[in-house]
This record gives sequence, structure tokens and C-alpha cells, in this order.
Amino acid sequence: MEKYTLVKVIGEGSFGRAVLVCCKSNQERYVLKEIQLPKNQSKLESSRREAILLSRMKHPNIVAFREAYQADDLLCIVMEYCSGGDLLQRIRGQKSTQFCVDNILKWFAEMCAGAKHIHDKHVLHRDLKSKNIFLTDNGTIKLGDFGSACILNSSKAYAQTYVGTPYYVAPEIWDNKPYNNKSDVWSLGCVLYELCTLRHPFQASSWKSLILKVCRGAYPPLPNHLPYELQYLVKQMFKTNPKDRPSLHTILTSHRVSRLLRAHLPSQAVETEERGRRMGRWNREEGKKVANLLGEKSLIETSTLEGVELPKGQCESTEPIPRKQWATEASDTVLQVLASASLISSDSMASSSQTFTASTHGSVSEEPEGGRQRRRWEKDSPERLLSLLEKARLSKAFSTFLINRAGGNPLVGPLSDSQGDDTDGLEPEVAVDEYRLEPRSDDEDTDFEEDSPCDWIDEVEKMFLQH
Ligand SMILES: Nc1ncnc2c1ncn2[C@@H]1O[C@H](COP(=O)(O)OP(=O)(O)OP(=O)(O)O)[C@@H](O)[C@H]1O
Repeated sequence: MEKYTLVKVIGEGSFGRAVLVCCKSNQERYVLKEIQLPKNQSKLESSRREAILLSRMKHPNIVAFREAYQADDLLCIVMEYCSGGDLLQRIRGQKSTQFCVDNILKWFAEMCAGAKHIHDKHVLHRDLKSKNIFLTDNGTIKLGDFGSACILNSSKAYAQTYVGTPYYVAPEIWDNKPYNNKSDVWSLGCVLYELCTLRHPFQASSWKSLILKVCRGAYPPLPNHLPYELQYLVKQMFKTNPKDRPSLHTILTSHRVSRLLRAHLPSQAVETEERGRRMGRWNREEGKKVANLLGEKSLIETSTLEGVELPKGQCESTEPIPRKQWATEASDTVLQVLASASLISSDSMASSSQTFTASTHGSVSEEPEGGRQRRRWEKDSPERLLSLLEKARLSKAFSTFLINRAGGNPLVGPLSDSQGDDTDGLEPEVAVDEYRLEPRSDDEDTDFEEDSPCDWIDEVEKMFLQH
């Protein structure tokens, strides 16, 4: 701390204080997050993770990392100060005046560019929401709060857990499927919707109602004055099957909305990343061309490529290398059970516990069906689900699901109002994803999940040793 002078305390998160500081050597202002060591191991790990991930991310739309160090019993992370505050404050500040379309497009384009950058590095944010998205004084978007983020090669156990806010949780998480890059896309869809309407897309007064709405992809339609491309994009980002959602790469490069978004990004921003991506691996067309050419020249039989698993980075898509696929019925299990369950009021939830730390109980099981492993509920029993809901232990997805709002109702979100959002039925005019079971194949969309061992603890140790 001797390098910095304290300007003011700007907030108190669940992990510790965030203070605005001024660097003595360059007079620049930074945010210093102080995290108490080591009373709570999981919080410590989350903060360390934030330090490492931030230090790895260098992008104009991601809060810049300056340094991390340990002082007495505090872990300190020094990062760029975003003086424009967070997006949630901006949305609230609008009262009922809608943002102009250009603003929405610019901010959304920038958050996609930042999120695409982390996805390209195989990192998932896992807690994208308007409160974690900041603005600089010149109005540039910066993604922050990487405390929940995870490098994709984390442990399997971690891949099954979720840390977040219920409003932004994708249907697959409620359905006990692993968090994946498209779950971040869903959350960004929620932020886009908030920018367009100043409301959460999915709100309810009970868990049952909230989950039903999310799993049906049922949200009140966007106002008609918004461009068709935006309406279409929101619809696609709220596809209930993650496979059907566009990746951030698609949104920025080949989606109907891309042209509008790219008009708000520096011209080289997407192209540079695109070029880097293309240099890194061959796409399907290039792979085919080369394979055909080789075949024609009789240097190598195309068929010899069949079934050969090529090393990463070469002709990846000439042949179907087995990879994880989402079942088309992504959320139907939970939907069916919820549909036949009787209503639960949020009060019973609120009174049961405000902090959920569910144990790893077996709410779903793996059963072979048609030669394929498929997740199924052990019993299609509403009672079972109801009792799970009442105990706030819906699924393993809640293993680290924390809602720390002492005395508050977890279902009253930052943009909820007391009048309109607490209907348990669907709104009369509601956009339901009727095409959620339709297959859609987007070859450029790479879906990835978290599933193998993680080395970030080693990395943070190294980082601290350097200081
Ligand atoms: N880089 C930043 N620039 C400007 N303000 C920031 C920055 N990082 C955090 N803040 C603000 O500091 C406050 C505390 O942030 P912090 O991330 O520590 O906790 P939180 O996000 O409020 O809660 P939690 O992390 O527990 O969900 C928040 O009001 C947040 O908007």
C-alpha cells in the first residue's frame, strides 16, 4: 500500500473492500481490492483466481490488471479504475427513459468483444451481469469481476458448480448440465435485454416460476421500435438449448446483427482477432480443399484421413472427431417436473435459507439410452423436486450458489419492481422459444465446457513468489 494513497472506499463486496487509490509514482487512479486472507478458503481462491485471470486478460474491453500482492493478512489486487460506474447503476439511473439504440449497440458490441476475448482464451466468466460490467469516463465498456471465472481446464467438480445471480442463470444450469461458453452468452443476453427494456427478462416471485420461465425461454417481447436484428439476436441468445445459441464469435462476425455491432467497434478489433484465430487453425473449407488436393495428387488418399484424430490446430473439421454434444431435450426434464408441480412461494424459500450451499446429492443420473449416455431425473416426481426446491437444493448446480442478501428476498432483483414482475403464470404476451428443439448446426460455433485439471493455484504461487 505504500505505493498508493487512499482516495476513498468505493464499495464493500462479499470478499472485502474495494478502494480507490492514487499511485504515488504516476498519479493515476486505480481500484485496489483488499481480500482478507485466509479465513475463508473458497473466497481466497476466488480472489486469487480473479488476480490471475485479470492478469492474463489484456483487452480494451476488460478491466486492466496492474498488480497483485500480499500485505499482512490481505491479498491486494490493483486494477484499472472505471470512473463511469457499473452498468446496473446506469440502467437504474435511466428511471423509465429508454437508452437510444446506438448506445445499446455500442455497449453490447464492446461487451461481446471483451467476452469473446476471454472465450478465445478458453476462460468462462460465469458471472456476467450488469453489476459486473463497468464504464470508463469516456463511456467504454469494461468487463470486470473475474472472481467467479474459471479456466476451462478446471477440475470436473468445479465444472459442475455455479456461482452467480439467479436472474442471469442459463437453463442448462438449472438442468444440472455443466457451465459452458453458451451459458455466458445467455447471461449477456440478459444484459442486452436489460439495456433494451430496463428490466430483467426473467423475473418471478417464486423459484418455480423463475425456473419455468428460464427453461421455456419465455420473456416479455422487446419494444417494437428496436431494430429487427436486435430482436432476432435476443431470441437466439435465449435459445434454451445452448447449442442453438450463437457464440460470441458468430455474433460479432456472421450474425444478422454483426454489421450493426461492428459499426461500433474499432475497425481492426474483430479483424485482428479473426486473423489470429484463422492462423491458429484451419476451418472446414480449408481442410477439405487441402484434403481434396492431396487426394487428387495421389500423394495421400483422402480416406486415410478418415477416423484419424489430427493433432490440435490441423484440419480440425475435415472429419467428425467425437466431441461433447448437447441433447436436444436440454431442459425438458426440469420443465416437465416443474410444470406439474404446485406453486411454491418465494417466502418459503426466503425463510429457509439465504445462503445456499447444497451438498452433492444425486438429483440426476446417467442412463444409457439408444446407445448414448443421457442425463435423466431419477424419478419424475414433483414431490422430490418440490422438496429440493424448498430446501433450496435444486441440483448440484447449487453447490456453490450463494445468495447473500441478509433478510432480503433473493427473487427481488436489482431491476425488479414491486408491481409487475411477480406473476407466477406467463405474461399474456410472452415470447416462448417454440423452436427450441429444432436442430441447428453452426460449424463456426465451438462449444466448450470445463472438464480437466486446473493449474491456477500453481500460477498464483509463482506470482506471489515474484513479489
Ligand atoms: N474496476 C472498478 N472500477 C470502478 N468501480 C469498481 C471496480 N471494481 C469494483 N468496483 C465497484 O466497487 C464496489 C465493490 O466491488 P466488488 O467487486 O468488491 O464487490 P461487489 O461486486 O459489490 O460484490 P461481490 O463481488 O461480492 O458480488 C462495487 O460497487 C463495484 O461497482
